[in-house]
Amino acid sequence: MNVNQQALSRPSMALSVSGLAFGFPGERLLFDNLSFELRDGEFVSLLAASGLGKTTLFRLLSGLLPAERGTIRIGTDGMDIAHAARDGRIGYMPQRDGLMPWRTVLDNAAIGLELRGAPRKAARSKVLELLPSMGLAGTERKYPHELSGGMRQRVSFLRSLLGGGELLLLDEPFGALDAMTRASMQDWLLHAWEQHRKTVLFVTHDVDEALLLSDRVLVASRTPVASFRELAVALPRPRRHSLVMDPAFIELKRQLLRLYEHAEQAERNDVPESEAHPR
Ligand SMILES: Nc1ncnc2c1ncn2[C@@H]1O[C@H](COP(=O)(O)OP(=O)(O)OP(=O)(O)O)[C@@H](O)[C@H]1O
Repeated sequence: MNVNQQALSRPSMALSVSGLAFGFPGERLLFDNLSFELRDGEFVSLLAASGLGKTTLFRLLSGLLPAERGTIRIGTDGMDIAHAARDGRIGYMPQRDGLMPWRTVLDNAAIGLELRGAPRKAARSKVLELLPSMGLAGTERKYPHELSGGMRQRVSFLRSLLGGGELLLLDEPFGALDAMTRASMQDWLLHAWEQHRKTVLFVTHDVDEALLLSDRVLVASRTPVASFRELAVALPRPRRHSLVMDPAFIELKRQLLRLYEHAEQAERNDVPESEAHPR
């Protein structure tokens, strides 16, 4: 059974957003009556133009900002976001790695566990155990400035992973990397996700990246975001970067670009969302 089939045969929800509305004070709404769900164990990407509110959505989903209206529920038990955030059920990896420059790799990665109450020694030995599988063997005593951009992102990912959240929010983690490093980080993330199978919501501007990593891609076209258009990515797993050359991948890319173009066209012509969906 592949991962897509597993996700479908496990319909329990990891995230359930209903009727979400939010705008910054004095600004127009970014989200208006937005509803969507992530199934347990799914990898879903969100593809949207800059400034549409992706980072703001992540801040809402991680309980850092309160919604104006609507509900956000986490996990199969449907826990309210405020409680879930307090219980550390959401792992948020921001665009910049956010590592503390005065802490070593070992101590940066261990923070997630320490915040959950693990003794420092136990947290460190867990990190040491996982560093090789993250491609970070031998870096434990290094400081962030001694690492490459890709290595820093891996430490940041490990910290989020060890935070124990069942839902990982990854905000364009590879945006600042060069193309070659980005491709190898995508392979690395695919491998790490196959091992840990967390539910992931991943923000990216990159169509290839969204398709390569995801079970579904959500597309947003205009503010306020009232709904997402959606493309299911029924490509087999495990996947690796070389998949981008596959005819099935190229066909999905065509479909996704068309979905995106229709969305933009609808925005320019101010066509109602319901009429803008491509057939
Ligand atoms: N604290 C804030 N106060 C007021 N407006 C804000 C605040 N934070 C963000 N905004 C505005 O909200 C909108 C959405 O910002 P956000 O950072 O969520 O977009 P984004 O889609 O993540 O952008 P990008 O892809 O460029 O990172 C922008 O117009 C931004 O200027």
